[in-house]
Amino acid sequence: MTIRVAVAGATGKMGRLAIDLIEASDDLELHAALDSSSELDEMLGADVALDVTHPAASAGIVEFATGAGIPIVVGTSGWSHDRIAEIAQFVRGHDDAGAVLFIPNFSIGSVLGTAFAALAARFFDSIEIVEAHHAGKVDSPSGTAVRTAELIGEARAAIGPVSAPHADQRARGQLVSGVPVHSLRLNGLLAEQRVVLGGDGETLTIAHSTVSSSAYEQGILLALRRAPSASGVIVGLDALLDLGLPGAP
Ligand SMILES: NC(=O)C1=CN([C@@H]2O[C@H](COP(=O)(O)OP(=O)(O)OC[C@H]3O[C@@H](n4cnc5c(N)ncnc54)[C@H](OP(=O)(O)O)[C@@H]3O)[C@@H](O)[C@H]2O)C=CC1
Ligand SMILES: O=C(O)C1=N[C@H](C(=O)O)C[C@H](O)C1
Repeated sequence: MTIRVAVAGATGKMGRLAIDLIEASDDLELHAALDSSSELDEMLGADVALDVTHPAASAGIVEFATGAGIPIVVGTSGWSHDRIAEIAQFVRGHDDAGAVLFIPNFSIGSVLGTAFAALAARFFDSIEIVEAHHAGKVDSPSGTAVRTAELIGEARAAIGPVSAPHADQRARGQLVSGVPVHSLRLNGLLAEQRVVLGGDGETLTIAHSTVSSSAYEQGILLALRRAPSASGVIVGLDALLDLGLPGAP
């Protein structure tokens, strides 16, 4: 069966990548291509929507799709745990609401890096995140860093927050779930994240670099194919993968 996909953000880098993937696949078909001047009802009739737009636009697109019963894959950044919880509450309260798959990062390596960091988080009391993105990125911290910090916070729920001395000083970064996050915006790179964990006489660094947007291809295809049969709210590509990590979040 062919899956009809509506792409919001079709004129952007991620939207164009997704459309190329859809057009090259046998089981996906482009139903609608929306940009900032489109009417959201162009999505109607799609089996799944993909939102890769702008943090300021994403909530409206997600609310429209869920209300119309269209499952939606959300790649746009800017979604915190609290904002996702509001959408989850709406979806729980409406039997005919479309599923929402929030995917902070479509790259397998990034998802593994985040999972490894959450796994290690119980064993190190000092943890900080340094993320670096291309200069055109409008939001900070990155969605990936927010997700990583939130999972580190969850992993440490029983033992307490990380130690973040002098966190009131601006140069110490922004605290997300108690974890200092430092954002760099630079020409010459796409996306990188480094989680540095400090312990007794040692540090552990979990680093991931995206050097080409082809890193997102497998994850985009996986999420688009899973979304039509999904229900409720799903967060993270890891939820669609069998990571097989002992004690993994
Ligand atoms: N989850 C992941 O793995 C990844 C997520 N991202 C995220 O995806 C998002 C898009 O990234 P990218 O493709 O690089 O961005 P671009 O700036 O290249 O493209 C943005 C797209 O969104 C559209 N848009 C902008 N504002 C609005 C609006 N108010 N309403 C509707 N559409 C709008 C633009 O349309 P127009 O041309 O008309 O302005 C354009 O099509 C970002 O949030 C980014 O952080 C990026 C990479 C990977
Ligand atoms: O804007 C980007 O480029 C990216 N945004 C996402 C994020 O905020 O984490 C995913 C990836 O890092 C690229």
